[in-house]
This record gives sequence, structure tokens and C-alpha cells, in this order.
Amino acid sequence: MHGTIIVMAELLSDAEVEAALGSLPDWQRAGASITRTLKCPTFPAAIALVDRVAAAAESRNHHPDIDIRWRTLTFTCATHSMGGITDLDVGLAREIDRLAAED
Ligand SMILES: C[C@H](O)[C@H](O)[C@H]1CNC2=NC(N)=NC(=O)C2=N1
Repeated sequence: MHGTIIVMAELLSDAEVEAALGSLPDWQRAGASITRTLKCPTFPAAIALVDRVAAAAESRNHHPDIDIRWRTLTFTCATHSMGGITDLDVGLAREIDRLAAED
């Protein structure tokens, strides 16, 4: 039997976001989201990273906004249903860091 799994997450306070960013040095707060820009060695490498992030996002049913400009990628994480930043975004940011470090 199939059903919809709804993951509830609470918005983080400003202090909680700052604390999380303390261990995510490549990430910045941008209003109601957190963001990281990185440059890959080549365009195919950038697309390969996007593909790995897409698979991870699908697995956790939490999806970043992704901006692709040649070999520069910007990942933006927000919990759209909550209108802000939750632990889901912090977890996704950590996974993006892990995948980006695999290159
Ligand atoms: C029903 C399902 O949980 C949602 O549509 C998901 C999918 N991925 C999502 N990703 C992000 N970043 N925010 C969401 O609110 C969100 N909602």
C-alpha cells in the first residue's frame, strides 16, 4: 500500500541557523534560505555533481534550488512548505558538501 509521507520540520530560529552555519563554512544565509556557490573544474563535472545531488534530494524528498552557470553551481536550500530554514535544509547542505568533496 502506497501513501504520502509528510515530513514535518520546524523553522529554525536565527540563532539556530547561525549555529548550524558555524559548521557549514561554505554556506551563507540568504534571507529565508541557505546558499553555497562552488566552481567545478569543468561543465561536465558540474552536471555530474548536479546529478548526484538530484539523486540524494530525491531520496530524502527534499530538493534544493540549483543555478547552473557553465561550471559554477549555486545550491539554495529552503523548506518551501514552511517558508524558511529547517533541519532538512541543514541536512541537505551537509550532504551537498559531502558529494561536492567527492570530486
Ligand atoms: C509533498 C512533499 O513532501 C513536498 O512537495 C516536498 C518535496 N520537496 C521539497 N523540497 C523543499 N526544499 N521544500 C519543500 O517544501 C519540499 N516539499
